[in-house]
This record gives sequence, C-alpha cells and structure tokens, in this order.
Amino acid sequence: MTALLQCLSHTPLVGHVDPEQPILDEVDGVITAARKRIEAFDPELVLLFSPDHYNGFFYDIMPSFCVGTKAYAIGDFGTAAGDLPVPTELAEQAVQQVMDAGVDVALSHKMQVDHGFSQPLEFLLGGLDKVPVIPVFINSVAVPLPSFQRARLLGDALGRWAASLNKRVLIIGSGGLSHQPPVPELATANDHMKDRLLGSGRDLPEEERELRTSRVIEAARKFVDDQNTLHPLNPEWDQWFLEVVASGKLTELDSVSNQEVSDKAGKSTHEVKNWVAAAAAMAAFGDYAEETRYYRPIPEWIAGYGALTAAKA
Ligand SMILES: O=C(O)/C=C/c1cccc(O)c1O
Ligand SMILES: [Fe+2]
Repeated sequence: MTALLQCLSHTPLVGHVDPEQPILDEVDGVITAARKRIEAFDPELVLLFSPDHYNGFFYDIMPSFCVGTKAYAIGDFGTAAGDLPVPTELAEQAVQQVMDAGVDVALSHKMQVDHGFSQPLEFLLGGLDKVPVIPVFINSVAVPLPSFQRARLLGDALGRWAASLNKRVLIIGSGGLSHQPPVPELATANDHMKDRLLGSGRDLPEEERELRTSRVIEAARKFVDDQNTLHPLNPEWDQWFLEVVASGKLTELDSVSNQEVSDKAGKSTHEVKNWVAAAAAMAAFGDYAEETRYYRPIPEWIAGYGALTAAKA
C-alpha cells in the first residue's frame, strides 16, 4: 500500500500554439522526469482526477463529482482517443466506499472524457491503455461549482479506500492553474449554444468540432499578443496555491470561495480542485513530501502551467 502524487496542468493547445523552443524543452524536461519517476514507482492502479470542458458532462444532468466505471476519450484537439482501461468492479467498490464515507458521488458506466483525462495519461504514462485507471470527474466549469472543501473530502474518501487495496497507486490531479480560456457559459449562451450545453454537445458534428477547436486556438494567439483579451494569468496566486499543496495544508483552502478564485485567477482556475482532491487522496496514505515543483505562466497555452510530484514523507 503506497502512493505517488503527480499533479500537472493540462492544455489542449500543445502542438497548436506553442511557446518558444527553450520553454518547450523546459516543459518536456519536467514531463520526462515525472514519467521516469512514475516508471520507477511502477503503478498498479491510477486514480485520475480531472475536469471536463462540455465534452462529456452537460447541464442535462451535471454532477459535482463522478466516478467512471467504464470510460472512453473523444480525442479532442488531437489528443488520444479510445477506451480507458477501467477496472469496473474496483471503481464500483470505490463509489460505494465514498458514499459510505458521506460524500455523494455520481457514477457513470459510460463516461465520455476529453483532453483533461487523456493528456496526463499520454504525457505521464505514454498512452491511455498502459495502467488500469479509475477516472474521477470534478465539475470545474459549470456553475454552481463544488467547493474546495468538498473536493478535499472527495479526495480523502477515495484515498482512504485506495490505501486499503494493497496496491501501488499513482494519484494524478489534472488541470489549472490560473486561466480562463473561452469556455461558453449557460447564462450568456445563445440558443444554439444553450442547446449544446444542455447535452446536444455530446456528439458534436465534425465541422462544429473544428470550429470550436479553431476558436480556442485563435483566442490563444490573441492572448499571446494582448493578455487582456482573456482574464490574465495570475502567477502570484498560482505560486501561493502550489505552496499550499506542497505543504499539505489543504484545509487552508476550505475558506477560499469560488467567487474569489474566479475573480483573482480566472473562471477555469477551479480545475485546481483536481489537485486538491488528488493531494487529499495522497494524504490518506500518510504525510507526503514534495519531490519536485515546476511553474511557468504560458500564455500560448492559456495556462499558468504547473507540475508537482510528492511521495510518502
Ligand atoms: O476549449 C476547451 O476545451 C478547453 C481549453 C483549455 C485551454 C487552456 C487550458 C485548459 O485547461 C483548457 O482546458
Ligand atoms: Fe482544462
């Protein structure tokens, strides 16, 4: 029974709008090091916390949290597509345990996931199908959002279950840090987009998928030229958050309101709750200690881009 924590930002703009080569090399070095560390750890199970971006979860029924007992990735922005190797019975067991612990979590026997899940699996493990994975969705864009406290309690409950398995568990938190890409909002969407957000976006026609992709790419290009075209990245907030997670003082985040996060760091920054849940799951195995940390604001990727690795203290 042991665990390794790897938190990592994701961004579908990789390969579409890239920073200069030295920065690409720097990030590549961070990911290569994380991958080697994971290889040495040799995980038997992955617990992957990630948000969705209106590709698998919609307002027809929007849970705060959902565990997939079967899942497939759609391959948006050219990320890997296909089935995830979910150990169904274990995932069902996890749901039961989390419910018993007092955290109401939804379950999906057919979870549709996007780059939030597929990118870390590709970058950190070399593909979707390398290690059995339990995908855990945390709603990070569709208001009303769960709080930091609930994300922490979800992670804690899943971590306590995972710690009882007698397995080497890799815990991944995918997303963040500060950013606000052009994700549509129900309150301001036109009728067509409202319909998409209510569920018809689950199977987007090809040409609309391409339009959606190019709209985000165009927004990234504009953001590089003028960082007031979207909510600016907030390196100061990001560094503060990294320090909180690294120190293990996760309860300090309980009093941070969702409004404050949106105002200070951008509306998609709520993705960091996937880091919080992952770190709380890690803490359920015992005290952890930071091994490596990386941070750089990367406007090309519309991301305060960060990584953090931690192991048992
Ligand atoms: O439009 C989307 O699907 C999301 C794009 C995006 C852009 C930058 C950082 C992220 O975390 C994203 O999910
Ligand atoms: Fe995202």
